[in-house]
Amino acid sequence: MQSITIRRPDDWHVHLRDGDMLKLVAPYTARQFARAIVMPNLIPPVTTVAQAASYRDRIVAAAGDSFTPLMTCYLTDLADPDEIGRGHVEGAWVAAKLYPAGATTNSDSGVTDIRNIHPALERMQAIGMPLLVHGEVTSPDIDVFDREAVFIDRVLDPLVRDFPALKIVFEHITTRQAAQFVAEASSAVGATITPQHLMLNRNALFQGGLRPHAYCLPVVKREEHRLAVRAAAVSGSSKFFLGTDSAPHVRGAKESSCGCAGLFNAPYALEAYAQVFDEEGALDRLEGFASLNGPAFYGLPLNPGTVTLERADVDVPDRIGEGEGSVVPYGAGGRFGWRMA
Ligand SMILES: NC(=O)N[C@@H](CC(=O)O)C(=O)O
Ligand SMILES: [Zn+2]
Ligand SMILES: [Zn+2]
Repeated sequence: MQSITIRRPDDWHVHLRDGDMLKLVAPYTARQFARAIVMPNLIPPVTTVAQAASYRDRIVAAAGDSFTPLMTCYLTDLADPDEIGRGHVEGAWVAAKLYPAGATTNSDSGVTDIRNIHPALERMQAIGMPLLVHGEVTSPDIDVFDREAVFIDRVLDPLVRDFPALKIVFEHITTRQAAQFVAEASSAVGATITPQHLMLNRNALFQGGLRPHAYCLPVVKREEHRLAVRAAAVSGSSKFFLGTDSAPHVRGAKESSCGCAGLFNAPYALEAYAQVFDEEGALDRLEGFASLNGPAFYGLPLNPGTVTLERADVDVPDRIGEGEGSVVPYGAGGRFGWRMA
């Protein structure tokens, strides 16, 4: 197959940031995707209807009005069921995000104990509002490579039993255990999968030296986990859908003695996914993963229009943006075997 045309896709997990970074990165997401679920981990986090509405306006100004941001609410220990429900009814946001406190970038205001958000979860379950989950425990005694698997046992499995009708997206899954948990769960549970977790194993962190541009959270895992996540993505199961987790940080913040977690993969995300599905002989399943499964899970209409990807090399630049504000894209200096036409 030399080219493939699919219904216009969406990105079900992206960080668009704010200010100059938003202006730099939003056009890349808007070029590839019709809609995106926008993560709320700004400083301060997006916790109110008013904050979500003004952030949405800044995104539309940066991305253009052919792109639809789908906003989310950041859950804290003080999450107010009335505000969350009101925002959903009024269309200010489509989902709420659980960051365990301390688990990842800008999660300091996150949830310290899942019981603190039970009232919010009751409300969300009642109104059909999805819960999006960064699924890692934070206890220092748990090995960083085990944090996702332990989260399933300690938090997610009990959560699914306590709230059987709550729609839950297990974000950016990275392990065999996560892929299996989602595959076996009810239809209320889905998962997003990033390009990097389909392409990299943990060797990438240490390839000839320390590689900050392969560092994201959850951290990339052993090869057996990459293969399990890949199998889930191309399985044809409607529980798995595209979520880039594009998470830009300026180059200086990545190439540092304490580098930030997150990869900026928005510029060539579709190219990366197409390459993976091609390698797996599953290009015929790319459309489901990229364009059909997400809308079905969220209960949103499919996008009009199509995008075409062609088999052709595309070289990834070393940097995007200028000077201090520049960002190193995922795949920098390398190439992908597919190109958006
Ligand atoms: N994925 C990351 O490594 N980083 C994300 C946060 C997140 O999605 O966990 C970020 O906001 O930088
Ligand atoms: Zn996360
Ligand atoms: Zn993320």
